[in-house]
Amino acid sequence: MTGAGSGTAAGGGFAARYRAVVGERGRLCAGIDPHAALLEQWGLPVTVDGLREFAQACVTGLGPTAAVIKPQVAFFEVFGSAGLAVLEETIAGCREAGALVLADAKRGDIGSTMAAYTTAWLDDVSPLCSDAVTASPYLGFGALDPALAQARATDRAVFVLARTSNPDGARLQTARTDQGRSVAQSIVDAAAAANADGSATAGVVVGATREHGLDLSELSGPILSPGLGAQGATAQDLAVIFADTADLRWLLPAASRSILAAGPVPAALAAAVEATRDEIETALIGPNRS
Ligand SMILES: O=C(O)c1cc(=O)[nH]c(=O)n1[C@@H]1O[C@H](COP(=O)(O)O)[C@@H](O)[C@H]1O
Repeated sequence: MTGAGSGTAAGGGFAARYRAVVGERGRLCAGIDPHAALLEQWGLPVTVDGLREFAQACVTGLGPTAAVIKPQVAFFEVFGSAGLAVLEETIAGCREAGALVLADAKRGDIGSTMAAYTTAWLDDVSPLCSDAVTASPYLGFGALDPALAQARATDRAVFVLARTSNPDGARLQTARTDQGRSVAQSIVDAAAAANADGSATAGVVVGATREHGLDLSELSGPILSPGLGAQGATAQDLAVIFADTADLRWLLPAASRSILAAGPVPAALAAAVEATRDEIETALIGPNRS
């Protein structure tokens, strides 16, 4: 096990692990979202056996190719405990193949419960242990402290929702706080403060589907940007939305359905990752400050 995702973290913060794998594989997070429609499109039954076959093809095709892999846990949870067992195998397989695994669980709760979520997703004792997890700050950024502390101690990361890709998020996320900043900007600023030690422990999620109105320049952590492909955003949109507002070295565009549509042959999934990544790099290379 020598990949970025393998084994227990060994110092240098998430920043070092992230830079290593993105430097090698390029800026792309490939999502594993086994929608029923995709299982059918791949000629698989919508059962846990179908889910397992789908996930195995993803591990083989995406695991050695994508820098970051983001299994959306909801699609595994619909199959109950058998689905979670497939998720465990998927996480382990992708990490063994050298990818960083970002579990898309969108957790967030009061401290004591958050501590249990933290153990589930960010602790080696758990069979679901990943390299990072998505989190919702709706109970307050401070409520995420247990996850951030564990991530910092083990060179992992927590990706906090700031400005999501769906239209419904705007009203809440662009509302002004008592300090005059938008709610989304206050999340970004809290994440930047958590990253002051250079660890890149706190990532943020900012959708690629529209202008975000954020200043991400001081974040010093990864910016997961979902919305490419199936939700309508393009690689060119990324350049427009992020070129003047973020350090593009931290930009991590994400796509699920548009990559998975290339399956079920693992080599075709790998080719879809490479094509999407090349498109992103071409679009970002002009304004890239790296
Ligand atoms: O946290 C996320 O990953 C996320 C945040 C967001 O703002 N929008 C968003 O679409 N996502 C996730 O990103 C994935 C998008 O999938 P596609 O639309 O198929 O590329 C889904 O798993 C969503 O749950």
